Amino acid sequence: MVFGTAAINCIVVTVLDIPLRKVLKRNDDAPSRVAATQTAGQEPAASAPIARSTSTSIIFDGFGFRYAEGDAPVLRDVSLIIPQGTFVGVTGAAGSGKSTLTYAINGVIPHCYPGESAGSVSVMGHDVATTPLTDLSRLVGSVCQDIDSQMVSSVVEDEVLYGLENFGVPKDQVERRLTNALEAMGIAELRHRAIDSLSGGQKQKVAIASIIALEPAVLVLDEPTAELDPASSTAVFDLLARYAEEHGTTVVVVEQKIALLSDYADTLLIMEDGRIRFQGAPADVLMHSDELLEIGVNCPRSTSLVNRLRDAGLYDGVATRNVAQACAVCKEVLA
Ligand SMILES: Nc1ncnc2c1ncn2[C@@H]1O[C@H](COP(=O)(O)OP(=O)(O)OP(=O)(O)O)[C@@H](O)[C@H]1O
Repeated sequence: MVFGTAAINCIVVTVLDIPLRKVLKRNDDAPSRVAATQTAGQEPAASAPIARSTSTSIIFDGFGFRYAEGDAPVLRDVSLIIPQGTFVGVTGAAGSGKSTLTYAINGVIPHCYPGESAGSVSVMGHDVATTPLTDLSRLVGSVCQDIDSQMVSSVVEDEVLYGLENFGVPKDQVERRLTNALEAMGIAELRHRAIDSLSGGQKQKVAIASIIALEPAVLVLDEPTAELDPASSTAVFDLLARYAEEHGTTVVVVEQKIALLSDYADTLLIMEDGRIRFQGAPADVLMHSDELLEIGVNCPRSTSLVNRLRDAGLYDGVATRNVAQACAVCKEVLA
């Protein structure tokens, strides 16, 4: 992103008096659950529920957006339907519009960043443009890339409690939600730790726990593993995916590492210059490794190798995601 998440965070903190946590399984080759379409007041009481439709989570209908300060649209004619409970991975070159896409879901656009829109985005049946940010925040939980900018407390327990209290969660639910969220992220033992004393991976888990304690229907995360090593990245995705699957939560995660995304996502969205260039199950999208490379998305070399074998007529199966799968294909080809 070219603008700081801290700035957005401040805006939303001011509006909601809560930190913006930009919304937020190991893949078993599940079929895609995202369907593409080609055409693509007054605040409620603190604990007032907002209606949630149960089947369709997010709909982009010919959505486009130009920032007020920008010369050209940064999202163009985006149309897609995301059923509830889908794990969506978003990737693409720098500046392709990934973060802006997430802002269109969590309401930062148009509520915090003015600009010119086309089409519409709805979440759980609510038009993002006309639904107050306070209501949207009950549907969509967000986790920023810059974790430190969104932490508001000095102790883990207080960080989670802060959101629960601001959402007016009934007192008799608070302990259950706090405990469950910490356990879901595997950090129950960190409950009384100072946040300053945590590693990057642990802080990331605290940030996600703070959001899932609010039980949003949709989680949006922007590059949650950007500063983590491979093992911590996998750990965060494992916990996130398990939680989402158990609770039927929709996850939209922006991530540079397509291999990591492919291991967890039901559907990949590949952004290019504000448009969705490819969307589908990881195995289908990874078939296009050469075109992905041209638009700045690096597939694993083993994926490209297997695609070359297919191009050469030596293999006719699906794209592989990792070295182990590619080895199996090579053994088959050489047998
Ligand atoms: N507040 C803003 N005002 C004007 N233009 C903006 C603003 N925020 C982003 N942009 C522009 O919108 C385009 C898309 O930015 P965005 O952050 O959505 O891309 P991205 O794919 O997430 O990039 P990155 O991977 O670098 O984070 C970029 O050209 C960027 O310069």
